[in-house]
Amino acid sequence: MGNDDIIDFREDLPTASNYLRMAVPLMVQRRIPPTPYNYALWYAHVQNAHPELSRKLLAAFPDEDSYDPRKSEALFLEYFVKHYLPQSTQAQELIATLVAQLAQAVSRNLQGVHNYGASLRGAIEVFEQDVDPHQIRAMVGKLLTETRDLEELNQVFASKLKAASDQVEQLKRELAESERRARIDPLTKIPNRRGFDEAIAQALTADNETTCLLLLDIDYFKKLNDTYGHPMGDRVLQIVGGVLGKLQSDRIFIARYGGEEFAVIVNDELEAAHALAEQIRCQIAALQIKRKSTHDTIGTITVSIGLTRFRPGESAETFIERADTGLYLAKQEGRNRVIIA
Ligand SMILES: Nc1nc2c(ncn2[C@@H]2O[C@H](COP(=O)(O)OP(=O)(O)OP(=O)(O)O)[C@@H](O)[C@H]2O)c(=O)[nH]1
Repeated sequence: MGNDDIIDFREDLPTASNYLRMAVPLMVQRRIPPTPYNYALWYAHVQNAHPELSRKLLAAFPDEDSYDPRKSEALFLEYFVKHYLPQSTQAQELIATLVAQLAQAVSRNLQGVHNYGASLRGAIEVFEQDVDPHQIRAMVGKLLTETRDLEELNQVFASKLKAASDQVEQLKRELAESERRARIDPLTKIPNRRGFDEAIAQALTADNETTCLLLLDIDYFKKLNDTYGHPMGDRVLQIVGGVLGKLQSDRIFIARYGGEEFAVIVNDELEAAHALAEQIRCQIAALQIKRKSTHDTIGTITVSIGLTRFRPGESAETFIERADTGLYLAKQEGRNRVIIA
């Protein structure tokens, strides 16, 4: 199936149908929902496109109770999306060019050293014989010229190495930047759902004794959009994101969870997380947001917050669901409040 990293789907219809016939029963046995992600993964598995993917897929979904959409998504990202990121293609091309340039420079340098060695050997042979001084002078002159040539070659080689290492550094910076961008919400400039998923997984493995979660939703946001327009809605999201962004610290991770919903992971006791939730609620309710065109203040913005504390042993999903229940109750009980679930 070509090289190890790239999976492609270029079969003709009968072969493709055959693969699908093989993939579907495997998915049915494991009760895997027939989403495009899952089809792609199981199709690639029966295609035997990537043994490592097959191994991970079978380990992740061994039976009918093991399905977890996040695992599917992670595998899909790893084996399909990452390979096709333009950034990564550019990076691969650049690295290939650098390696080719360096190989060329190394081979030129080796040839230079080889020639120089041959000249030295020739000179020693000449000096071992009885030779006249003219011949010696000519030989020393030749050696001097070749020494200079070799020095030049070495300088070219060193500057090529330096250029290559500069380019690799630049590449590393660009890749780190694109990795960072993939975890940032472009509208609010705070971490996005992907950043949140990673942060919560990390928080729960690192210290699950004192992790709390706040899910926060702007009240009547649809009405705000309908009354003042979508761009004003976007601005409110940016302002709320800005208020939350300022709280980011070693103990507090904030993210735009989706739409008009935000999440705050607090590595602290429930009491401290509750105080923080109240602080956020009051700070947002006190905002004076003006319309840019008329400078009129739009009505108060409030948020409802669901708060919960992690219970050791439970999954991240259950933890999040409980915070969501708190949020639901906060909306039910009249909004603009914090409910601990
Ligand atoms: N402007 C803007 N609106 C968004 C964005 N993402 C989601 N929305 C809107 O957010 C609104 C969410 O509305 P609902 O889920 O009905 O809830 P709500 O109006 O906030 O009411 P409650 O949550 O019940 O208080 C929808 O109208 C979405 O279109 C966004 O990025 N920008």
